[in-house]
Amino acid sequence: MLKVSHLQKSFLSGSHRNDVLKDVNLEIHDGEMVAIMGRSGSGKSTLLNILAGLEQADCGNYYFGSTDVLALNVVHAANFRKHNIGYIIQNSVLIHGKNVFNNIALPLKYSKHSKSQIKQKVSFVLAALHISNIGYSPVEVLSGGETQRVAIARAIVQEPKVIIADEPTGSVDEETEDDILKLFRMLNEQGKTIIIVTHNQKVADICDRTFYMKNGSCNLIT
Ligand SMILES: Nc1ncnc2c1ncn2[C@@H]1O[C@H](COP(=O)(O)OP(=O)(O)OP(=O)(O)O)[C@@H](O)[C@H]1O
Repeated sequence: MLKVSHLQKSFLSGSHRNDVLKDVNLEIHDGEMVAIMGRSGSGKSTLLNILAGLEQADCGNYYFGSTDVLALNVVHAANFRKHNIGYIIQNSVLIHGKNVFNNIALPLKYSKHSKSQIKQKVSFVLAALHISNIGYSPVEVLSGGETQRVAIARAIVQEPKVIIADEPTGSVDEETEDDILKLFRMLNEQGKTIIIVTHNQKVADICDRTFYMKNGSCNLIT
């Protein structure tokens, strides 16, 4: 379970302090699929970055199971991410000069998987996302929807416990959106916990619960 309590985060720009998260309280259970909605600038990506262990909060608590994530140093936070979190960031950037297969294989290479394991795992996610046909294409030539699917494949290839996605269907056509949602549902049915930031009600509708961020807090709406 992920449990966040009294989380606060502010950003300074010059002499102005922007209190983005003022008192965020959130519990997400293992195997749940939840949506986080809210107006632009309400702090959704900031919250996701903290949940992914990429950004520090100013104060509050964040427990991932029994792990006190905010107490982790940089190295332990990187390990925490590697073992637990698949993060699909907004407008994901792929690594140019490498083909689709090698982009998806990257996290597996970092965690020292064998060549045969890499081939088997990458082939599986390519097939699940219906992109086996572009496995050996250079990423520079991909469409927006294909790029998004490759970014999702890269985030899930290590089979993380929790998948965090920031606007995963933001820039894709309706058919690709349906494929991506089906994939999230399938991963969720396999037991993955999924947290999706979205402006799209259709995405929220397939989630178990929806939270709404406003005025620095995050409240359950359905
Ligand atoms: N590193 C940073 N430095 C300064 N300000 C930041 C930083 N990151 C985010 N902010 C500010 O925090 C506020 C919340 O940003 P955030 O990206 O979390 O919002 P959001 O709800 O995800 O927005 P959107 O829906 O447009 O993606 C914004 O005013 C943004 O400018």
